[in-house]
Amino acid sequence: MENSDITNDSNDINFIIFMKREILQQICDILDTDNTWETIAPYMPGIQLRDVEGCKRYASYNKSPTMLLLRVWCAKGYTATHLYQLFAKTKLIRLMRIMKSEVDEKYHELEFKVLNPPRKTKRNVQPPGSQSASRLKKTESKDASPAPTQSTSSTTNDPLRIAIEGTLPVTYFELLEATNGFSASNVIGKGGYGTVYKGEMKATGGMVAVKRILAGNDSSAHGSKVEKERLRQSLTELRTLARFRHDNILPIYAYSLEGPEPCLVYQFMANGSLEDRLLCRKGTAPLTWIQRKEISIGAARGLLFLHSFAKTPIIHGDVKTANILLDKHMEPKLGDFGLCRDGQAEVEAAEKCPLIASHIKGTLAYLAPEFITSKILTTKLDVYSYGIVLLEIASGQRAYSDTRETRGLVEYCLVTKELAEHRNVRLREILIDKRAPPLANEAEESFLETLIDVGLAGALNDRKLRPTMAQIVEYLCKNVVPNGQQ
Ligand SMILES: Nc1ncnc2c1ncn2[C@@H]1O[C@H](COP(=O)(O)OP(=O)(O)OP(=O)(O)O)[C@@H](O)[C@H]1O
Repeated sequence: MENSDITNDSNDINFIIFMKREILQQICDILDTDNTWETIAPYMPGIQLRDVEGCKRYASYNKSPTMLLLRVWCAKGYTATHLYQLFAKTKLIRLMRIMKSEVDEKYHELEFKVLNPPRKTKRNVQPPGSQSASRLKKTESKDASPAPTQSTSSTTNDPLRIAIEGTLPVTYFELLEATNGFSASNVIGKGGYGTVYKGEMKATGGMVAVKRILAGNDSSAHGSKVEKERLRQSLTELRTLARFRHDNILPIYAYSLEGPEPCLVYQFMANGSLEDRLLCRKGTAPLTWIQRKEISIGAARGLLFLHSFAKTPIIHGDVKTANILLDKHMEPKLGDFGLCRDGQAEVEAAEKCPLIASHIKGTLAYLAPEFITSKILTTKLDVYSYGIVLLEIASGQRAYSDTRETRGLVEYCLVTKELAEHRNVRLREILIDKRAPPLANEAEESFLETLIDVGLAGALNDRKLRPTMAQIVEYLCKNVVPNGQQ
């Protein structure tokens, strides 16, 4: 079915499945009656004939075909606003009224436009397949265009959907097959928001990691808020990963939003997380110093890309060793983009109006002080967390430990530094990761020193004194110590 210019704000993430359950149910009840849903399907961009066939089959099992149709449309990136516009276009005023509370007020005048079309306009709502895209555009602009205040960008200009469209939608059933029915033996990790399974998928041609976002079984208002937040973060992750492809950013292969739980499918990272490898979990060998160097530089490059690729820098917001994943060649890739945000670079202008983020709640030990106290969000938030990561790579110590006398890692390094000065020994001699192989040569010795110095500079309390990611990449590649930053 053809594309139409149903439009939307690119930042609108009120996806159809986020709508209030009662409203969604009412819409389904009405559209299921006499198979009315079949009359709107031709107007839904992205809906294919096979989707319609699938909905018909679904109906034969006594299930709501409209619900499936809306889930499939939603999985292609369509929101409540799109649905509202669709109802305007197909003149389903009753349905527009039912869901009015789900869309921004600026769209409400669509109802008036539908009821009072310009007098000379011929009836012009025809299935998109029956006319050219340009004609369709023309007729829509007369009949059911969005409010004038709305951007005139068309579907094809909507970055959110372009991003999602570049990623393969897969069915929940395919994921069940790939993961052996989400079997316990396929579990490779658990995070705050879901379980990650190893799987094999024909569609993507090999091993994948499937993150199955926990569906809450708490039906209270709080439970549904938590569930909505989980979905919001999954979609943020999907949108960001689909938009930014880089050697050091975890590739997203596919997604499924139409099953009981949303799932995201990533490249399988055979060597797990940096956290696991530093702790030698599952009996793995300690990382060599060459591997540590390559991992540090690769992860820094991934962050630099995020901070500098787009017009507005992207702030990861949850940089930590658990979110740096290692592929079979030990190449690091940044993962877990659920908290990432468009944000400010550390420039003077940004200082005047720092962006306040209420959502970022990355792991405390990695969080910069200005964020904890004032919720100030700049790229230096990631620099701070990355500084902690470097100190972990150098020392093998955890970012925070209850059993260590000095619990925070920065404080631990500073105390150790004083001790080294007191004993008149080099800091690296007492801070070095005891699990790591001995330093083999001068180059390795000096790289360890660089790791510690850059780590401490990155984790400085004053964010203006922290280096940028561009500087950090340079320091690590050239093996030089930041000047006067400690
Ligand atoms: N693409 C992947 N390939 C291999 N293993 C992965 C992949 N993605 C995640 N994992 C494993 O699954 C674990 C859980 O990942 P997940 O992103 O859900 O949580 P987390 O980052 O550890 O925690 P949280 O999301 O709560 O911050 C990771 O620590 C890692 O060991």
